[in-house]
Amino acid sequence: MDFDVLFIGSGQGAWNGAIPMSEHGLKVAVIEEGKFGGVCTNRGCNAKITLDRPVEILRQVEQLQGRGFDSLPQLNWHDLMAHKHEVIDGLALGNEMKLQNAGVTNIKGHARFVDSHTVEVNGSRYSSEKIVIDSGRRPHRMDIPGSELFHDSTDFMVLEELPARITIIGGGYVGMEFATIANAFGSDVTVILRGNKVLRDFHQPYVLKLISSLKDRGVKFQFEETIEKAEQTADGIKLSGTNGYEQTTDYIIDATGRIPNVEDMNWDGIGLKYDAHRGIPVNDHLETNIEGVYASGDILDKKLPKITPTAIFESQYLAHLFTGETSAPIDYPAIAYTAFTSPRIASVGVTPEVAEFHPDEYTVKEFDYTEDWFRQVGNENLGGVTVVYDSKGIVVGATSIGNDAVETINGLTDMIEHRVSHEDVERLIYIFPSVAHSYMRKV
Ligand SMILES: Cc1cc2nc3c(=O)[nH]c(=O)nc-3n(C[C@H](O)[C@H](O)[C@H](O)COP(=O)(O)OP(=O)(O)OC[C@H]3O[C@@H](n4cnc5c(N)ncnc54)[C@H](O)[C@@H]3O)c2cc1C
Ligand SMILES: NC(=O)c1ccc[n+]([C@@H]2O[C@H](COP(=O)([O-])OP(=O)(O)OC[C@H]3O[C@@H](n4cnc5c(N)ncnc54)[C@H](O)[C@@H]3O)[C@@H](O)[C@H]2O)c1
Repeated sequence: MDFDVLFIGSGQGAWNGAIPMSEHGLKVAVIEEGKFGGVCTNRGCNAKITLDRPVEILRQVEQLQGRGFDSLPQLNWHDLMAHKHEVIDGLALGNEMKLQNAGVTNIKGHARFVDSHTVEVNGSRYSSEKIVIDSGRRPHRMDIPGSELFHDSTDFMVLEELPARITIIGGGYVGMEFATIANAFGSDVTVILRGNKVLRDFHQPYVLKLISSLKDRGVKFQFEETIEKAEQTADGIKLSGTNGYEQTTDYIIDATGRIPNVEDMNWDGIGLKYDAHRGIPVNDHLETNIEGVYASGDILDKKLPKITPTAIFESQYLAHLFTGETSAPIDYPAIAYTAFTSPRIASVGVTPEVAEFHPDEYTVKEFDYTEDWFRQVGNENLGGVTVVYDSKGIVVGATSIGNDAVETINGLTDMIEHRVSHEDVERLIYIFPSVAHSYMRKV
């Protein structure tokens, strides 16, 4: 065999495992047909958070108008885009070098299975004891007349000029994060939703606050509307929907979800079980129905948040498994997740919605931040945390909205994972004043 472990794809579900495997002495290869580092590094999390940074700061400056600030800074999309290129464009090469320096063999091109231990790339064959599929997902494109006029998250994050009118179809992570950014930079933003729920994985009372805040800033929401066609007109792109709905816009982001990359890898030929919409099912060791073929990251058919930390955890688990450090099934901890909107909404563990269905098992307490003196320092007018306790009074879930929601939930994730009791909290001496000190006093 040429390798001990061969990864198809170089995203977060691969390189975080490939490097420790190689450092441990395994012969490892990574095959990538696009940019090394995959979606998150090149056209997902990192690029998005760079574009959001001025928005996050602007909102905080806004909250202090007349309280130390007398005016708002001007946002400049063009300069920000240049900064984004500066921060992001070198990361792919950096990832490639990181792998290479750790002794991993990088292979460029599209991988296709020949059999369960062999793949072909650009006419060359490579054999491996184990193969890990980390092929990820890509944006879904609506199948309606005119959808070739639509764009996706990748297109938006390289726009040199921001269109005056932007319409976003879909109210998930991408829809809400991009609505936040485009609105702050002055675009006239409309979000069109098939149903009436936005960010369905999140605590809906907080989501309603977010919608209301976005509406106050001029974002329009069109609920329960199914778009049926798009056509180019002299005035822009005309969208038509059910019930006679019509809207003309300059730029459309199809944010209707992400679909697994399953094509042209000869999975049928080797008998791999997969679903074109849901991805690859695996057992509790991340092994597919074919012995020696594993999968990790977004391509998995699992009901877990499809985010970078999940993919990292899985690839690290595979490193422990393949180096013999463990033979145990994968044991996921509580996974924290967030929408990088303004305000942020973040969540971890048992949700208030689940807790309310099981009142005998859980207690839910809601804390409003606006009365907290520390939040008043920044004149934050919207913010809170809702905490779920088990029957022993231990925190098992939390969800937060506000400027500091991400750090609040990160801190509470530690508490949840380590089942920190109320008595233990007394022994945690945090810096004062600080976000951590503030929420710890509450829970
Ligand atoms: C706009 C956007 C914003 C996001 N923001 C966040 C965020 O803020 N926080 C967060 O945690 N997550 C975020 N995510 C999700 C995150 O990007 C993904 O969960 C993560 O990238 C999954 O990593 P992966 O390794 O599973 O797959 P990917 O990153 O998709 O990597 C798969 C790689 O496999 C390659 N590949 C596929 N097939 C083949 C083949 N046959 N041969 C060779 N190579 C192949 C692809 O080119 C790709 O590089 C965001 C996603 C998007 C789209
Ligand atoms: N902050 C983060 O961690 C972050 C940010 C961006 C993306 N992501 C990841 O990327 C994934 C994809 O994000 P997304 O926002 O594209 O997907 P999503 O699944 O979060 O949201 C898709 C939205 O599109 C709607 N929709 C689906 N089909 C439709 C149709 N035919 N017509 C109209 N609306 C339709 C859904 O109802 C939903 O509102 C997320 O699930 C997440 O895993 C994470």
